[in-house]
Amino acid sequence: VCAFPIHLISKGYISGTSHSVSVSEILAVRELDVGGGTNDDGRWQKMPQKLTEAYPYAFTVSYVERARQHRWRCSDVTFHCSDGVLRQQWIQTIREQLTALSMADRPKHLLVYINPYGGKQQGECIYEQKVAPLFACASISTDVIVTEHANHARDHLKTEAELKKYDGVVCVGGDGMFSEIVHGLVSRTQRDNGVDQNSPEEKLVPCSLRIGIIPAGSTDCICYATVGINDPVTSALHVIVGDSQPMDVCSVHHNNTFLRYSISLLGYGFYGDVLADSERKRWMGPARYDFSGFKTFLTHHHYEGAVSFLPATDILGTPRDKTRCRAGCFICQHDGQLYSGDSPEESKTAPDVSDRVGWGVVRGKFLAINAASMSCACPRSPMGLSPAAHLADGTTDLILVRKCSRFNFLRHLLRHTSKDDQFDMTFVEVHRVRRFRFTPRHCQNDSELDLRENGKQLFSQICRDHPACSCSPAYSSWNCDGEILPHAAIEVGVHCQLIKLFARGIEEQPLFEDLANPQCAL
Ligand SMILES: Nc1ncnc2c1ncn2[C@@H]1O[C@H](COP(=O)(O)OP(=O)(O)OP(=O)(O)O)[C@@H](O)[C@H]1O
Ligand SMILES: CCCCCCCCCCCCC/C=C/[C@@H](O)[C@H](CO)NC(=O)CCCCC
Ligand SMILES: [Ca+2]
Repeated sequence: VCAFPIHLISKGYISGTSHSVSVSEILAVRELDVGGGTNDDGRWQKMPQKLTEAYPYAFTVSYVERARQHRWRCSDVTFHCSDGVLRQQWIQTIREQLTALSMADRPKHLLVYINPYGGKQQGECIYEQKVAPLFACASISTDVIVTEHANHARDHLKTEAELKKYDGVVCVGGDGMFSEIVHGLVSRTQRDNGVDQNSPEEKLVPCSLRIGIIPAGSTDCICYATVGINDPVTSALHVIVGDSQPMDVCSVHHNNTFLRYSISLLGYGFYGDVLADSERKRWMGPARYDFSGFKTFLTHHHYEGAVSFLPATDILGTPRDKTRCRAGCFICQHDGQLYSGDSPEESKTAPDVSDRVGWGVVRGKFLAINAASMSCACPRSPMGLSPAAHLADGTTDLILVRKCSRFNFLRHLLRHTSKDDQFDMTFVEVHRVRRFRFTPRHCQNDSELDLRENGKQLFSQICRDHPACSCSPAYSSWNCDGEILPHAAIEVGVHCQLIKLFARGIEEQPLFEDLANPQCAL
């Protein structure tokens, strides 16, 4: 950055080496009042007296510094020089560059929703203490709404919010809060464009506003899998630098009626039962999932049904790949398609080969049926439910876990916490698909019983027939990104890159190793 008599003081050290920061990762620049000994935000600067006398003009650049485990931090670097005009030239030049970035990618005005009750109920505190000061430093203005009830954010976005005013929407909360934002934005976009969400075959219109997630929930799986860590400061910095990560969204229908969208996990059987049980224990906070997970594991229920699916055959990548979806992922840049990239013209005209390939059907008794549209990495499972899944390839990984012994199921579950392959087991199969349907065995096609009412009756009837039995209920529930669906028979389709996040995908770790050294010369 500096070739002139400007000396670098960083964290109190005078460095003889040069220090360069990519402009795209500068947050702000401001004059420093050397005489006063403090900078704009009042923090004390350690400066040797001799230096301040020789170089009385200074300015401070705030920039992104990488720390451990994908964490980003805001660092300051202060430059000193003897000439006030030179200092102004530097400040002006950097500001011009930042303005150019704002015109392109960086948000200037954001709509923020805070869930005060998510996770450990720290949402407001996290936002005020960790995020708002960074937004202010980067000159981002905000309209903040603290939600007053569930679906407040969703309904506000759907009907009231003046979206034209904003460059993005930020939610402070967990996966459930993010899901509200997605439902609000996607529904609003379809309505504004005259698209009927109830038609399962309908092509949905992508949302133009990006979404930022400041993690303050229990699982924070979307944040973890798109940034690499559930850390509020890191996420705020990704918003400020204007990152953009497209993401697939699944639409879920029952009998040609729209139910919900899913971005991470659709899980029937094990994950549905864990969620149903844990919802009754919200008071336990994030620990409810461990409690209900253990209980559900011991219960060991299986469910009968048929899964039919449309395999994604014309794609790059499989669920058993060793490569992972990372920042700048080649597969996601090409929408997961084999034909795009090398030959864009061919891709535009190539027929959708998958339409010609038939649907597969698997019938049986399942402990779990999971569809992971992304890895679903989270602190509980750092590689996720489907470690090789892609954020934006237009597919979901359908994982079928057949009935097996408790011991084998435990082995399967434990592999989610290590690098071992959870799919390399005889009772597990995984397919990368574009669409799928599930029909529970007891379902009478179109006249499926209402789960909440008649499902309970069916279960108690079966168990009355077998007193002291260990037989499973006829139905489980679908866990759709942490929400219970009201029907077991569903049809699911993936919409490639329907939304965008203020994220860039998980960065490869070695990048951090080089940049983390404060003395490094670039
Ligand atoms: N003011 C509110 N009062 C009650 N519920 C709310 C409020 N605002 C949002 N919600 C609902 O709270 C639910 C849970 O919120 P959130 O996702 O933030 O936390 P969590 O469930 O602890 O985390 P995770 O979804 O990561 O497991 C969401 O489904 C959301 O609809
Ligand atoms: C005996 C040891 C077994 C260890 C097994 C660990 C396996 C963990 C896999 C975790 C997958 C999480 C998928 C994320 C789902 C989210 O959309 C959803 C909303 O936040 N969370 C849950 O449903 C919460 C679901 C929590 C399940 C535990
Ligand atoms: Ca995907």
